[in-house]
Amino acid sequence: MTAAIRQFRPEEHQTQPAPAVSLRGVHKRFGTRTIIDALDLEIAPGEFVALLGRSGCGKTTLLRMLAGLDPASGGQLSVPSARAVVFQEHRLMPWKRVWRNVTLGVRTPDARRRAEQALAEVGLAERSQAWPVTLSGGEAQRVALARALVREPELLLLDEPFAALDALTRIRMHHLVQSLWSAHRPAVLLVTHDVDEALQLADRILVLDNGRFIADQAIHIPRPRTADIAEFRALRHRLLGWLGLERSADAGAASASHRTDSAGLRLAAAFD
Ligand SMILES: Nc1ncnc2c1ncn2[C@@H]1O[C@H](COP(=O)(O)OP(=O)(O)OP(=O)(O)O)[C@@H](O)[C@H]1O
Repeated sequence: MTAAIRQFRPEEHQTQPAPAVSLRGVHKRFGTRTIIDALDLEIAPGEFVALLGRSGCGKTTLLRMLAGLDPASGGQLSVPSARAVVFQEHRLMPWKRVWRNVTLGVRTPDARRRAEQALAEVGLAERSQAWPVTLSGGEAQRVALARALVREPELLLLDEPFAALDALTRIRMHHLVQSLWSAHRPAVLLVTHDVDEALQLADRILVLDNGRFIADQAIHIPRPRTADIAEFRALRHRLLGWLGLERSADAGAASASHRTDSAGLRLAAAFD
């Protein structure tokens, strides 16, 4: 079976808002291995979804199919054409100034103005002329966010964009992503290993295991969310259970900082 990727056509969905993303029976195989197995998924316009799962369960594979970087092996994908991806590494071109990195692939006459505006939104207006090598890790990721933003995406795909950052920078990036999402309201799929990050940011958390979703959890906690909210802690416990990490969570009670378990899942500080 071949995969059908078709562009999203709003006029086909008159009665209720069409989903930003729709997957029906999507498969991905590498050789004889099935990595994504008959997956169904809908993401509503403006919905913030986090995707958790053990290392190697297929999160990036799914994201790359949604980004159009890899074809599905079968099933139907419907995604908006206006989409952008931010990866764990910033992927800036070192020989292009910051603003030129942001406008890469943008061919409109006002590309520079839009780049400057996007850089201002991520707090880097004054670094527009800088070379990427002069940026800190957090600044480079903010440029990567500006580069996504300038495309005015209906779907923003984030593949562990904060994983390589220090804890303080990561917290700042959470606030930034939250405010950019509130201002622009793209649908977001955030791939993360960080259960607390997912709980802080997402409307909904999916857990992938063996190529299938084993949990689809709506998060209704009002924002801003912190780990001292009882519901936050209850959901964390439930998510860690789905991830097979309940014992790790209990064992982490005395931990004072983030740590990573053998499955590659980052467990947040201050378990209770
Ligand atoms: N191009 C490829 N060819 C063959 N196998 C691949 C390819 N890309 C990914 N895989 C395999 O597919 C599986 C899922 O990989 P993927 O990167 O999607 O996992 P992940 O859940 O994102 O992992 P992590 O959390 O460690 O980043 C892995 O076993 C990986 O080795």
